[in-house]
Amino acid sequence: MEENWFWQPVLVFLVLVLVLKIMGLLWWRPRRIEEHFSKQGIKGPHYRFFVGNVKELVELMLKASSQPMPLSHNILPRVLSFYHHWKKIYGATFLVWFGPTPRLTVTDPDLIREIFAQRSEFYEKNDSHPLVRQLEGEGLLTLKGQKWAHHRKIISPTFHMENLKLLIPVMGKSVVEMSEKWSEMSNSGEVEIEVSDWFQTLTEDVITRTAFGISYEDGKAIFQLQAQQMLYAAEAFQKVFIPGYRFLPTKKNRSSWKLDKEIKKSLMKLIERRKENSCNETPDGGSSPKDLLGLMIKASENETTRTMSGSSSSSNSPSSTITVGDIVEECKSFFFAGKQTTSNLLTWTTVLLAMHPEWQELGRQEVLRVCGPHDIPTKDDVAKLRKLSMILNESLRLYPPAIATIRRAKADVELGGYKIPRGTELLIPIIAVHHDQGLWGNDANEFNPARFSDGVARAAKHPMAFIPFGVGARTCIGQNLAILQAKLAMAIILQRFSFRLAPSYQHAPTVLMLLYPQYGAPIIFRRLSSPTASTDQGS
Ligand code: HEM
Repeated sequence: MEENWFWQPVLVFLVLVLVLKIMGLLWWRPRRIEEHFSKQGIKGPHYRFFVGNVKELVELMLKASSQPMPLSHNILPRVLSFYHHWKKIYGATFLVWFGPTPRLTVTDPDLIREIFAQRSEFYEKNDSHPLVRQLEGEGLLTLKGQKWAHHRKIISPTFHMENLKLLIPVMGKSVVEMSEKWSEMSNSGEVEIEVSDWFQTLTEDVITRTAFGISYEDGKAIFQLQAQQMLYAAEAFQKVFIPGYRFLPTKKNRSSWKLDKEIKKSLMKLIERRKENSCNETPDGGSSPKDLLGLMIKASENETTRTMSGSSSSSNSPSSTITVGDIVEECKSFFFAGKQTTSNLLTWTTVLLAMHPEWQELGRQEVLRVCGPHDIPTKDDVAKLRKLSMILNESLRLYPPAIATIRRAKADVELGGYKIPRGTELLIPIIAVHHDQGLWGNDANEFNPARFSDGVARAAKHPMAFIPFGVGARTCIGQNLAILQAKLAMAIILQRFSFRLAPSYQHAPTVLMLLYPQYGAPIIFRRLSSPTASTDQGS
């Protein structure tokens, strides 16, 4: 009785403190931030307790994606409906609430440069949703600080152009094999192909080679396990999120943990085998390209040697020691970041060239001139395919696979005259910058690769107006690989086929993490028997 007399008020006090804390986080703080921005002239839809603007946001998105759109490239209202809607009311810079987290939209290229390059030390990547994090892994995509810098330095050589060029013959072979399968499937010279599925298989193959190199076959099996694990995470992502649910021993979770163990075990075996074989390799791995696995193993060995010889170095801190777990996470990151992005670029480029036969023909004439009607483009050929580069850039401008990126202010900071409180997230809608008439002119929503004829920097009124791969130190590490693969694949397809949209194609660009065609991309391919046949087909 006496004990109750003592504990009850303590309990009430603790509950009160908790309630006040929650109210502070979910009510007073958002109100204060709203007022802070409002005084600076920045408005936005009003914050609602706990959910912020998520309800309106989802409603706008569902409405926009409820039906296909006409065959036009003015896709912003459909793809980023909330931005399009609120921009009309509050202007390009407004505050929107993702739950209790404030996000400020930034589209001014000068401010983008400030955030990503000139004053990047004040901003960091935001923490993604736990389920997305499970998908993307704790690799380069999400790491921060010293550990990120260390991993980036180790992995970078994989993506140097000189290294990637060594992959051209195998990359070309995969595309030729794909095109041969299409030919076999064709009826009276024509075949309807759902290209997004095929391009995913193609890009998966190349990512497997860049990640695992000479251990390609074993690596393929590991990626298959990771793909399965991703399916579980993607499934969970589409359900209501319950914090901590992924730690409960449900049937799906247990399967996912089992997969995790299996992946680690297979990778450890692979690493051991690779270490044994490395004694037989030439110092630089001979003429075989440098791969993620090889470079990370080498880095971990160097660190072990340094530790054993007692040499101290700042790069020998715990955050810089490479473990099997680190390699597993980087593999996940690669698989996630590299596969869908490049396949989406290929899908949209094919759709665009199917919609614009005049550019399809210009691209084809260039390929036939540089590479002839049958040969796989060489590394020198690839460099000469300028029109194809322009086409790919215009595709990345109008249909950027990554439509937005986010940074968080690490401290109170000033940006373009605005005072930004610590913790505010800055939402950079890449796709909105790419479609901005103020930067690209009145034809911003038209497909016109010619705007890139004087290079990327001169295509728009500001060099920061074209940012499909991000900007600054954290720019996409796989950019060279993506462009090389896309150029090779498109060149080989243009050499061998003419193509047009299938009657069943419905134009419906939409977003689920990346920009993809909601109802797929069925395309009709017609085999070209000779170079001259292309002229008849293209027009
Ligand atoms: C068309 C294809 C691609 C597009 C449009 C694309 C887009 C991007 C963008 C916009 C970023 C920066 C994100 C940010 O700053 O928040 C990024 C980062 C990254 N991308 Fe890509 N990407 C593509 C292909 C690839 C490929 C093939 C790989 C290969 C593994 C890859 C791996 C990565 C990684 C690891 C990062 C994080 C880099 C870091 O923070 O150090 N991407 N990508």
